[in-house]
Amino acid sequence: MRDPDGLIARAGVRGDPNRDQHFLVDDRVLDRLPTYLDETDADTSHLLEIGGGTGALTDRLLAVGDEVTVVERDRELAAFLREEFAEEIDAGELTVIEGDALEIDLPDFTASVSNLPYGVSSEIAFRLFPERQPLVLMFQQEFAERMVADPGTSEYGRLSVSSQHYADVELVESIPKEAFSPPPAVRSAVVRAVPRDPDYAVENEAFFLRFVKALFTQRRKTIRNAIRNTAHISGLAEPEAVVDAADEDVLGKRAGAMAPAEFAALAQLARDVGEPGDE
Ligand SMILES: C[S@@+](CC[C@H](N)C(=O)[O-])C[C@H]1O[C@@H](n2cnc3c(N)ncnc32)[C@H](O)[C@@H]1O
Repeated sequence: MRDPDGLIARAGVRGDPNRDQHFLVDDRVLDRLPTYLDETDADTSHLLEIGGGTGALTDRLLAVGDEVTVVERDRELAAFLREEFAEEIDAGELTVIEGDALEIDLPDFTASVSNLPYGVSSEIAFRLFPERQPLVLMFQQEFAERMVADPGTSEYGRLSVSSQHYADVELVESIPKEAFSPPPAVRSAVVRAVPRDPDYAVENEAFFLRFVKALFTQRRKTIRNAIRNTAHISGLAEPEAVVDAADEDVLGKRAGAMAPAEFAALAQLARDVGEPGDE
């Protein structure tokens, strides 16, 4: 395996925190990341890495995947990756895409392992989730905790519901700052996300996510009042019809106590009777 410090030295760069560049330099962490795919039934024929940096993780992914695609926005780093991994590129094992992971067309990957750029980690995760492939992603610790939080905890919120709607999410490891160069301001955590077919139906995902977002803006209010107070966000023309049709049990709860399946059932009802308008 290539030595992470050697890669940084050859690239002649210093990670720039203003550009979300914190390179992993701890070999043990780097070695472990791809192994988190082992317990999923991930197909490793085409691995995607978002934010290649100097290629320390890319190198590990090449050892387990038949084919790897790495996306890197920084021009200098993308050029370095092409030079450093010229042999693997020639052999058809690696593709380097210079571009913004939020804008490019994603390839048809079978799993992703990525140390995400923190500034846009949420946006990238929610680009990857709908692809419904196993993911092993590094986030800031606090963000990861909110993703995996259970109903009834203070961390549970819109992020938890939307993540858990797409996948069974699990925080598999916390990573100290010293594992990176330069060290980020806060700890990091690795989340494994295994796609799930929800045991409930969501006919319109965009409305479901918007409705959940709306109700969590009033997390201290009962669902009854939250439905009424957030019609301008959810787009419901007839919030009162939803209140009339919903179960008393649900109306008396607060958003923080509602499981994803309960939100889904309520969203379905809201679509049926609440006239959500354009979706
Ligand atoms: C946290 S570093 C991880 C680097 C490397 N994978 C590692 O673990 O050492 C994130 C990388 O993402 C790149 N990056 C930042 N924003 C990006 C974006 N919008 N699209 C693609 N890459 C981005 C940065 O230049 C940086 O190299």
